[in-house]
Amino acid sequence: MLTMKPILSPSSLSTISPLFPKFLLSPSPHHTHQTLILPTIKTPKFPILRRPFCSYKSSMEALRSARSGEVHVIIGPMFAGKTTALLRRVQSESDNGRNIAIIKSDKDSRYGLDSIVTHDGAKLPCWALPDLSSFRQKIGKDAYNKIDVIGIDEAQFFEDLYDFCCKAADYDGKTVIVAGLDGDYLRRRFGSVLDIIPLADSVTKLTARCEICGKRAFFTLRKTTETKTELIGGADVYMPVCRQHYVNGQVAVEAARTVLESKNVDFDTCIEIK
Ligand SMILES: Nc1ncnc2c1ncn2[C@@H]1O[C@H](COP(=O)(O)OP(=O)(O)O)[C@@H](O)[C@H]1O
Ligand SMILES: Cc1cn([C@H]2C[C@H](O)[C@@H](COP(=O)(O)O)O2)c(=O)[nH]c1=O
Repeated sequence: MLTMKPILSPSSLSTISPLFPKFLLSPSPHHTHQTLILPTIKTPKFPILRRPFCSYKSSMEALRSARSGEVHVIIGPMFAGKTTALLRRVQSESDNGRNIAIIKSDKDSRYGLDSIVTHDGAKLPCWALPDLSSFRQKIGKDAYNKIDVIGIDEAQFFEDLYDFCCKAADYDGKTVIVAGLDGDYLRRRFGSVLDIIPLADSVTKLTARCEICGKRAFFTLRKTTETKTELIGGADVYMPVCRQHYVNGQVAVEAARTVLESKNVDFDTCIEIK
């Protein structure tokens, strides 16, 4: 189980000297108290230039190398452990003294909007946002500048994923760790997740266990006849499957849809797939 750092209440903020900010506050307006964050005295982001008359060019080079960011992408079907891997990596960065923030889409309110939660129940506080571009403004410029690592969960729901990762890593020197579905229930690209592969330092594709045969599962089967791409849900609506059981399952769902349509049944039906 993942552990969390101590909680800081909003009132304690005012006692912290602005010159030596000790913590970054995590954010959620849904928290009854402001939660988390992190360590204190940080290594300067900007290099200290020792030569008094350092040229503009070398200053810029030093500046760039001091703030080099990273993008790491974790993909796979549902239940593959993407959120678990994201939480572990972010927690480990936090343990190493780096300032972290986690963002998830506000579309997924299954476990509330103040935390990201794995299918096993491990969780960390997060910002739930409609888009990534609002993050900097929401958290404030000063707080944003102090963040070293940004975790993004449910990345398939963010249309501005590419621009955000590009800016955060290339220009702001952030380490961005992104977790999301590469494919939807029809195995088509989902949102902009695949678009950020060319930006990435690393890509990890995880697999789950096929719910039917126990083999490695690469795909997510939707068990209902609903056809819209975005449909929030868990094990009630989706199951991870291997290739063979994906194909079989799709045939079963299609057959059910045909029967329901022919009978003019207009409700969402969950298919029993064994
Ligand atoms: N069919 C399955 N295959 C693998 N893990 C499963 C399955 N069903 C439930 N789980 C649980 O889901 C956990 C992964 O949850 P999570 O990290 O939230 O996955 P993701 O973010 O990829 O949907 C696993 O550790 C496991 O305990
Ligand atoms: C396949 C698929 C999934 N979704 C939704 C269902 C869940 O709310 C999330 C995925 O969550 P997880 O952390 O990866 O378990 O995405 C969807 O809207 N459309 C789909 O095709």
